[in-house]
Amino acid sequence: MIDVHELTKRYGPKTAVDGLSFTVRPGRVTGFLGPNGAGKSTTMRLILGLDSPTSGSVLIGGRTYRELAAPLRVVGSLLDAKGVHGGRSAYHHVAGLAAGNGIPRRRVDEVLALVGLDPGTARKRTRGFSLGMGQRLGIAAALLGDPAVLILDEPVNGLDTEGIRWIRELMKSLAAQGRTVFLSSHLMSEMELTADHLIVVGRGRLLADAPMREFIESHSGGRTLVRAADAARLREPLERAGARVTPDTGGGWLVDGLDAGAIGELARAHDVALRELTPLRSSLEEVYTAMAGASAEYRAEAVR
Ligand SMILES: Nc1ncnc2c1ncn2[C@@H]1O[C@H](COP(=O)(O)OP(=O)(O)OP(=O)(O)O)[C@@H](O)[C@H]1O
Repeated sequence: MIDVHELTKRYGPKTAVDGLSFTVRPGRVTGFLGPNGAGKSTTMRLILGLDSPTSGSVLIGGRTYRELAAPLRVVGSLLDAKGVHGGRSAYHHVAGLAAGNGIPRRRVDEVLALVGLDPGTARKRTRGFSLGMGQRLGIAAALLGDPAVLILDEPVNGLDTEGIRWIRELMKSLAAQGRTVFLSSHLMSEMELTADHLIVVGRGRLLADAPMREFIESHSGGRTLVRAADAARLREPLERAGARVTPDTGGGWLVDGLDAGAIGELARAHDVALRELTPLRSSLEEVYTAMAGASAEYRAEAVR
């Protein structure tokens, strides 16, 4: 569990994080969203004790990062996949971390196998690593201490489809094991598939803290697609019932302001045989973009 309480971080006149409070709970993947410069990386750095807050606090499992006797066994992180010394092999990089943290050698082979770095590749210098291999190595290091909490900043950055799917499944399985998984990503479609819960920030402030499904549904607007052989006959009754009706390219109607049940009743009352009655769910990307348009906090940062 991660507890962020009234967290503020200022860099001179710039407020990167502004009175932020939220809790990241175990057993699910929590996505961290916000436009460039919203304060996501700063928040993650503050959680990991890499920077000190101007005010407020962050606790990991009830303690500050600096109070953790063996941090790697409590929290694993991936902040910058390129932060690996290029002259060393992947194996030596992870083995060095293990030695410095009292973690047995056999765990090094275990995590390298877990992230799909075979022994041959793991013995090569990381300088020649592709971005995907670098991400896998970073994740191996994050998992080394078998931590209950994982914090990953843009883990799928630059990965191919197979790598992205691999990270998605890994994150889900780590959460299913009861771990706390907190990750940021700019890839909305991927975030929608991976995260169960969302924290959205804009200009260092909290804009939303909600389950993914609830976040999407509460901002979706409840639009329904209606198709019928004689759909034209439905328009007037729908509008009289207070719905907003716009033509759909397939010859039906897109109906706002009336749910599918009420539309079905109207169709029956007017003897219109429906061919399709589909509540349309927005994508995370659509909801997020609409929210960006509506939020001054968000917009001001997005055009910065
Ligand atoms: N060390 C620093 N010194 C001065 N300003 C900083 C520093 N670190 C971050 N900032 C500023 O704080 C704000 C938040 O930055 P941060 O990197 O946390 O945002 P972000 O949400 O992670 O953005 P991105 O999605 O682009 O990574 C930005 O305006 C940034 O310029």
